[in-house]
Amino acid sequence: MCTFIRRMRISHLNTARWLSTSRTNNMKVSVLGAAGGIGQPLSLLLKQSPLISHLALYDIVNTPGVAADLSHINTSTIVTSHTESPELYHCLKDADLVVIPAGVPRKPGMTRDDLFTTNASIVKHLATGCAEHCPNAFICIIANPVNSTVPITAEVFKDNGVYNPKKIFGVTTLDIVRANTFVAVSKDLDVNQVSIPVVGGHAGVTILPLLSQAKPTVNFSNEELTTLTTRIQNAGTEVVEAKAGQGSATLSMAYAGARFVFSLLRAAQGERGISECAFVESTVVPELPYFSTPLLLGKEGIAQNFGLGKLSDFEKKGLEALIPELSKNIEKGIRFNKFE
Ligand SMILES: NC(=O)C1=CN([C@@H]2O[C@H](COP(=O)(O)OP(=O)(O)OC[C@H]3O[C@@H](n4cnc5c(N)ncnc54)[C@H](O)[C@@H]3O)[C@@H](O)[C@H]2O)C=CC1
Ligand SMILES: O=C([O-])CC(=O)C(=O)O
Repeated sequence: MCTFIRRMRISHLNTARWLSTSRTNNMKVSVLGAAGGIGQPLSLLLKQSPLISHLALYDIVNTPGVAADLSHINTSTIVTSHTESPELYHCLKDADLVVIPAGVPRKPGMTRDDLFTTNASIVKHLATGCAEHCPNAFICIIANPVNSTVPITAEVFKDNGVYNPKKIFGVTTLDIVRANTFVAVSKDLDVNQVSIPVVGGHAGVTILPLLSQAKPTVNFSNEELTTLTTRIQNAGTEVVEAKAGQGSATLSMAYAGARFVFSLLRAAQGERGISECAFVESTVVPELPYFSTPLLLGKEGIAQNFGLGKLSDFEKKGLEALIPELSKNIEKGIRFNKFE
């Protein structure tokens, strides 16, 4: 029995039935790092989804309060709270999808790679819990540096003999959300109609927006291409500096994370034609074993990798430029798991 139900004495008449019925149209989603800057608003958005029957929240601090608060919202999603490592099992058992925003955020002057020292161990610990307790769940990694934490997670799953590359995703949706916004604003377009693929990784120059593939078709001058690409690549830093030491993007990330989770859940429940970019195991760029590209999502995760499509000369240069950095980040994640 999870501590939230035990300690808070909150009873839901139908809890047992909700938690034990067949999982079709009845998904359990676990949020690890649920009490953090991203975890709280992300959980709020997830609590509103009819796709989710059970929202299991795990953090090392403050989880009971966040769960009690969310549980008062009159939607049918049951919220449970789990703190401390032994309770990770209850949080993860029978999960269909796990989303991981646990880990420290940047302060001004730091790169995402500077977070590796702290976040690599946190992600390794949580990924180990997922591999042991819910090896078939979709795993969505938000914790930075995504370019390294995704390889760490994949290696943990391999070590446990449960690796399925179609189900492990680095969440890069915020890059797409930003690209759509910045292009719509600069070209005076309806943002709801704009769709820009963003490929590569999730840090600085490894973020490569494919503005030549913008929908609707948009013409950009060379100056606009450079300005927009640089802004999309540095948008995380823009927020870190604006927050001046109080963390990095949380609200826009919660929005982007919820969008990605809903896309995966809808595809898992059989809806067709759902596509998102994500950082996954890949053969698209031979030098890079992980890479983000647009993916068709299906019941079992990645149904098809759409690859890069036709690149402009500007984007070809961007791709060449990102390979050494992204390769280093990926290698660091793989090595961490082998030697730490
Ligand atoms: N993928 C992306 O596009 C983005 C990623 N991020 C990353 O997301 C991560 C979280 O950011 P914030 O929520 O702003 O940070 P935060 O510090 O506000 O929240 C992190 C939460 O993780 C929890 N935590 C730490 N160790 C844990 C463990 N072992 N098990 C469970 N929970 C643990 C903390 O208690 C805290 O509540 C950072 O690494 C940040 O860089 C942030 C924005 C965008
Ligand atoms: O910039 C950061 O550290 C957080 C992040 O990944 C983003 O906002 O894209």
